[in-house]
Amino acid sequence: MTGTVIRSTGSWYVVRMEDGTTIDCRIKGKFRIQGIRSTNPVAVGDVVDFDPEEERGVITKIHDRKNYIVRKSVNLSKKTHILAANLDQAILVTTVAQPKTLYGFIDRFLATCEAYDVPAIMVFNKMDIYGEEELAELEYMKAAYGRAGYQYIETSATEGVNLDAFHDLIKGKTSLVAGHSGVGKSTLINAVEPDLDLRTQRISDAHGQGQHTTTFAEMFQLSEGGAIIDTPGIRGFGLIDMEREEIGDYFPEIFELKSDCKFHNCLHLEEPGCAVKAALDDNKLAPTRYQSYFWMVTGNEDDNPYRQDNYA
Ligand SMILES: Nc1nc2c(ncn2[C@@H]2O[C@H](COP(=O)(O)OP(=O)(O)OP(=O)(O)O)[C@@H](O)[C@H]2O)c(=O)[nH]1
Ligand SMILES: [Zn+2]
Repeated sequence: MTGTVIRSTGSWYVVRMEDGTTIDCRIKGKFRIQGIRSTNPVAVGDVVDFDPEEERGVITKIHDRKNYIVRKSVNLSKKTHILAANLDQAILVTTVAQPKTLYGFIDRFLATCEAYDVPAIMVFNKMDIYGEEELAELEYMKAAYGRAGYQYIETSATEGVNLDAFHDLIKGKTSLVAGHSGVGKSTLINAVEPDLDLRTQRISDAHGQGQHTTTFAEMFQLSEGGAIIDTPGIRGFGLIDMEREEIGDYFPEIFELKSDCKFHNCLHLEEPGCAVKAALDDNKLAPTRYQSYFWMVTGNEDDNPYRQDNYA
């Protein structure tokens, strides 16, 4: 039998079948998939074959993944943790205030999506509380991410602003919904899918252990088709290890400029004839985007000569 993994507690996987019923499954033996060193062999979103055994099942096969997204494992091993598989898109919910989402987090997240071929869309939530300063920063962000080619919407989950646009975004697709705690992910989703009641569902646990570990993602079906994958532990979204040379490829607007650099292997740091630095000087590249790039390449947060809060 075949189904989709909608939840995992580490040793158990809840598998949803076509007809909507679910079955608890475990895995037998070891799975080695596509050479990934991950702490979890099976992820939410995986399509699996299983043999039913009484009330429960044993996963025997994981179907090829269309894509998947990872984060660094929380423990210190070099392994990665697969957050979710078979995604149509990742929706990154951010806020300019209460709490302010930091550029470093946004840009690392987006770069990871690029690296794993998951289209990313941004939601700027809590529109209703922005004052003059926050609105100016929002304009800066829209320009910065628009230039990088990202689609975005502005919402207020509590005031009902642009919720139709948010609904249209998630309808019929499988979306990872990410963002720091408190940005309004649950409020947004509950506003367009009231029956889902994310919080209530999250607390119920098939095995009666109360609230299960929050580092695992969970998939919820949408009433009009599609599903969202909620990732409570996304706070710890660590950058996966990328080669210095490839990081620029995961910033679309930097990648676009690369062919104009004097050196084909330009890292856009101190090299002469760098088109990326020139674009930065000409105000054609958002300073915070370069700052995040610089930080990811050098590992150095402090020495960036372009560190500035310039939202003009
Ligand atoms: N003013 C304002 N408050 C909002 C908005 N959206 C959500 N909130 C509030 O922000 C707080 C956090 O919202 P949640 O939906 O729980 O945030 P979350 O992203 O799901 O947080 P976690 O579940 O911890 O990951 C709640 O008090 C919401 O009422 C909004 O658009 N405007
Ligand atoms: Zn360059």
